[in-house]
Amino acid sequence: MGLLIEGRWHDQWYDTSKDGRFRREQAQRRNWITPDGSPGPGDTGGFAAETGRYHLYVSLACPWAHRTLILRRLKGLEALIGVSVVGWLMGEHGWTFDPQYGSTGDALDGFDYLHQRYTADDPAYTGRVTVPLLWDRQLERIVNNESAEIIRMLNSAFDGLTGSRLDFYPAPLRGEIDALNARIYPNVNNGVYRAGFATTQAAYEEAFDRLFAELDVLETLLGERRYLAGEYLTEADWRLFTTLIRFDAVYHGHFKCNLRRIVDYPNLSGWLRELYQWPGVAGTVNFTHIKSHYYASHRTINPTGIVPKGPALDLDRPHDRAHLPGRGVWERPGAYRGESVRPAQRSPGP
Ligand SMILES: N[C@@H](CCC(=O)N[C@@H](CS)C(=O)NCC(=O)O)C(=O)O
Repeated sequence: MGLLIEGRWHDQWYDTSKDGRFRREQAQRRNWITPDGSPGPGDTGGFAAETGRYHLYVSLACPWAHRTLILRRLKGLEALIGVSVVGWLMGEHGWTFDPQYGSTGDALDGFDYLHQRYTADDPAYTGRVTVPLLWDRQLERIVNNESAEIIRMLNSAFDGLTGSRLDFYPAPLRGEIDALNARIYPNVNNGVYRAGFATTQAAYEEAFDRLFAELDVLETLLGERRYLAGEYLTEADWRLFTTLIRFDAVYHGHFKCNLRRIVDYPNLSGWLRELYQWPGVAGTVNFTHIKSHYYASHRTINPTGIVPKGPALDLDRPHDRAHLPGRGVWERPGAYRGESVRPAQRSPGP
């Protein structure tokens, strides 16, 4: 675990010396892939959606990277965007491509360490070396290393190539989705880390209380709604899913988030099982990477590195969510590639 300072790797743990609180560094590369390479929010453009041009670097342990893998799968992008998986052990060199820890290797350059990918972008890079990372093979640059933005790109930029109409961020639901994300990110997604990486009792308890207060709110919400934003499954669900799927196996014990387990919440656990059973999703969940990574890598909080054998999880059990009205994923209007628009869908002529 460490970071790059002016292109040189330094092995050091997070600095919580100010007040015991863990603070996550802002992602530094924020370019956008767009259908035609026109500028995205805050960039100058040049990143057009193309088959084979972009490559995704992920850890199967990481909840932020997991979001991008799910969107890649559900949006039918596996043949268009390649993936390299880092090993689950994050040790003195940070993320590595060591096959001993389940890495696929770096498919592009055969690098040993992920930090080499960052210095390939900028030989003087300063900052943490995180996954996910989206790489542009043509410009040899990092497009983006912020998962919240990568999933937005995957949701729409490649639709002209894939013909996918599935929309996990539909315009009419954006206000609702943004409001959910704004609460769930600090309290739950990052909240479990704020509890687990806290180095004072007060910082831990503050994160713990906010986390479980938010889970109570979400439990009530999911008693009324099939999905977080209502009848449609959206990105807000996938963003929460990647945290909650790790909760009982890791955060409950390793990060001391142990007031309750997800399995103790009837609505959250049913919702979690429905999402886990969503076609294609279980294949993106790897509990060997998840458990081994956290317990073996974070030696400051688990010095022996012993990985617990449990818990027994029963994610294939029926989800019991069908009593709530659900419409699945929103579909944008329009024709699939190669399919003509049916006359009934054309606007009436004069
Ligand atoms: N804001 C980033 C956060 C990514 C992140 O922190 N990833 C973790 C793995 S779960 C990481 O690579 N940490 C390495 C480090 O902090 O040194 C995102 O959501 O994409």
